Amino acid sequence: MTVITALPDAEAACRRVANLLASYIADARQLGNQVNVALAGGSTPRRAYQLLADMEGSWDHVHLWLGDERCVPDDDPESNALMVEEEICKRARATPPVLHRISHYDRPDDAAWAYGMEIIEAMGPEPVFDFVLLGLGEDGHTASLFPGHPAAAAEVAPVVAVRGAPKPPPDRISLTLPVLRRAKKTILLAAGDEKREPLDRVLAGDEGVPPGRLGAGLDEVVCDVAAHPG
Ligand SMILES: O=C1O[C@H](COP(=O)(O)O)[C@@H](O)[C@H](O)[C@H]1O
Repeated sequence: MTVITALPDAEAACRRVANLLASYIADARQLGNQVNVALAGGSTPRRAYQLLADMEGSWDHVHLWLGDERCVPDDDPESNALMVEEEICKRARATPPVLHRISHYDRPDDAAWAYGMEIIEAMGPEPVFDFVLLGLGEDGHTASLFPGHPAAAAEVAPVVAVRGAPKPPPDRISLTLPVLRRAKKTILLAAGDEKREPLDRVLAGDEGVPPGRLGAGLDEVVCDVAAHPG
């Protein structure tokens, strides 16, 4: 069952996400475990990452991955990794976490293959992330899995190349739905009234939007009341 946590505003939703991540990271630290976290890009989670960086004291055991990446140079403002680097790694109060960036941004197939191999080397042939944070596009995409795009149907590899994405930039890579479903904890963050319609579809299990196909693999939706008036 998916828990829905609807909070007064985006700031409160981001704080909830930061708290969830911080407590997951702290539990793993106590158990002496490495923790593999896949993060959302885009604009909504930026504040959650700032709050997390300000509250977290130790990142030694944390590996950050990208749930999806835009195929752009490392220093391009559209790069999801650049956002994570700025808001978490550069703000970290201790040695920063390991951030796994993509390579071959100019060749999406090679980028997807290499990132998939890196994930398999770290987590085995059927990779299980400890924590996945997903976003939600106005068109109902999550990570870089867009409604009706063939990449959203990819099942075999952990990572798929996405060409011709309807939202720029057109070339991307994305974790595939089976990997998102298998994660130990998967949270979706959505804020703003422009996310209301796609979020309704996700919560109704509408398979026309990729996150609507996560089923029981989606543990919690954290949103503001603009996205989910209830
Ligand atoms: O392009 C992307 O969009 C989604 C949603 O982003 P937002 O700006 O509406 O929060 C994001 O989850 C994804 O990681 C990103 O590449």
